[in-house]
Amino acid sequence: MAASSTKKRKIAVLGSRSVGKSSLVVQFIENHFVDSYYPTIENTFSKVVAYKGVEYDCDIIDTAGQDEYSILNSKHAIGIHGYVLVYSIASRRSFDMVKIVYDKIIDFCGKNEIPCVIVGAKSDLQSSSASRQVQPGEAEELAKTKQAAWVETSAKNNVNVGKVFELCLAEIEKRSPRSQADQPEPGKCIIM
Ligand SMILES: Nc1nc2c(ncn2[C@@H]2O[C@H](COP(=O)(O)OP(=O)(O)OP(=O)(O)O)[C@@H](O)[C@H]2O)c(=O)[nH]1
Repeated sequence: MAASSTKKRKIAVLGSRSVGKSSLVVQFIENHFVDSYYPTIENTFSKVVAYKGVEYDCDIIDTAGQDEYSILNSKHAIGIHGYVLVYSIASRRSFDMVKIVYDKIIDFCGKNEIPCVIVGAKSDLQSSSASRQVQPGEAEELAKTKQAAWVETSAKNNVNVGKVFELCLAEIEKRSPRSQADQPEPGKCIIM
């Protein structure tokens, strides 16, 4: 059971259909790879994650795949601390979808930026050069313009899967009022 000092965090995983959202989450929570494809309606998983000496009780919401016409479900914006936006490195269309979903969240939340990790999934497919449709450089560039983190993963080979959620917690904490208050201005002292 989570300790009382554990921080509760809600993370939503969004992106086009079949990019590997569920596989990423299942690999993170259950440590195995799902080879078959079952379209998700919605699943919430829980896991306690220790990061930088703090325990985070994370609810991870694996959503149904979105397309250009999907309306952002308010459940995926209200009460959400951080976002994992997934594309497949083998699908340019899914990369374009990340920008669309990002803008929908920004519009819904009425903020300039959100705690977010952009994830290039299925990195194992890069071994066949014909499969890669999104270059790391352009994805990194997109992440920079959105003040988001970026990482490529392979749920199949369990590469960078845990890192996604660590980066997401880092993006959340960076913006949390408490952690900003924890950073004293240079030259100033804190009275305890
Ligand atoms: N090669 C490879 N295939 C993957 C990887 N991750 C997922 N897949 C495959 O891609 C297909 C879709 O994966 P899902 O995880 O179900 O995709 P999803 O984004 O959750 O799909 P929706 O529920 O429709 O939104 C499945 O056949 C997976 O086995 C990966 O890292 N590498």
